[in-house]
Amino acid sequence: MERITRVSIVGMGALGVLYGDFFAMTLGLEQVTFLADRDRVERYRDTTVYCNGRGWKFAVCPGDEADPRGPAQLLIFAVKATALEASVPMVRNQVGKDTVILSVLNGITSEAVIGNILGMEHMLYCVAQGMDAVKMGNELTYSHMGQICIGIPQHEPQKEAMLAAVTELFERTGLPYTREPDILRRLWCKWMLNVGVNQAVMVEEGTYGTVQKPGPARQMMKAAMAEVVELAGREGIRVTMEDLDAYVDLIDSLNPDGMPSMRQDGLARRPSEVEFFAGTVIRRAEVAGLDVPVNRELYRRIKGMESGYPV
Ligand SMILES: NC(=O)C1=CN([C@@H]2O[C@H](COP(=O)(O)OP(=O)(O)OC[C@H]3O[C@@H](n4cnc5c(N)ncnc54)[C@H](OP(=O)(O)O)[C@@H]3O)[C@@H](O)[C@H]2O)C=CC1
Ligand SMILES: CC(C)(CO)C(=O)C(=O)O
Repeated sequence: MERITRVSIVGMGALGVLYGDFFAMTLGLEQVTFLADRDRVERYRDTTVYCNGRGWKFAVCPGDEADPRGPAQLLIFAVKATALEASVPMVRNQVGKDTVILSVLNGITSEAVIGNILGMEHMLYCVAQGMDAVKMGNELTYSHMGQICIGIPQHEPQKEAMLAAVTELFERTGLPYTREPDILRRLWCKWMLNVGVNQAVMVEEGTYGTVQKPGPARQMMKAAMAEVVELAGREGIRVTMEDLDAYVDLIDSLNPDGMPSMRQDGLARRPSEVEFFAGTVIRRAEVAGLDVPVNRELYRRIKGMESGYPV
């Protein structure tokens, strides 16, 4: 594997800009390319995006056009799950033999969706957590950058060289990361967090502060998370009530005025990732013969809110 010196990112939203800003500062602006459909390329032309006040004019290139420098070295997906279907096939031309793909999307399904189209052999598993990024218009602000938890499942030891190339990049640039011994468990733990905090803050139309104080919103968040603990047990993934408590501690450490990505979608009246949170819990619980009333209620309420958005 060659040393990674270039980064390509699909999705110039909160996480895309957070990592774009980081790699522009550490590798150089010219080493960062955003990939998008042609309408967005046109729309983003000459746009300056800001990250904690730093203004960037990133290169935004058509995803379906091969890069003259060669295939992507590290391709990061940072779109919402609702945009995967459109954006994954778009970047087929960017993938070469040594391309490593990371998905920073929340949820437990994006790696399989991307891998089924672009090749599972390119996928490393990761989770982005602990950030308090808020993007309004073209301005991103955050005070905690969070970290990337990264790893390979036990049955894929052949990906060790890919993982080493990515962790070498993270070491060289100082990107906070943890190498996870059981990455699938970590993916589920983070999903449990999102099923709780994203959906509870969404239905309460609040901020992290809403679920940090004792009361019905916090109880609902924890009850939705407890249903994921149950489901994980049925699927043979080790997620415990101690994990639940540790993730609630993480939520309690976030800026009370900040808000999860789903609430940011709610404020912008964009369809959220509810299908990938409560929707997925409900579908998998049905297969496992488990009742998940809290997630059913959250699903009903979020779908209800979204049905009122303008088309
Ligand atoms: N925000 C956060 O703090 C965290 C988010 N996550 C997860 O990371 C993922 C990304 O979230 P976030 O960054 O908040 O999402 P955002 O909605 O902020 O950004 C998504 C971006 O994808 C762009 N996009 C949509 N379709 C395409 C396409 N076809 N080609 C190129 N770009 C496209 C959108 O463009 P446009 O704006 O032009 O429509 C938008 O800028 C989600 O799964 C989220 O749950 C994980 C951890 C923390
Ligand atoms: C809750 C949070 C911020 C955790 O990092 C997140 O994953 C999101 O906003 O979707």
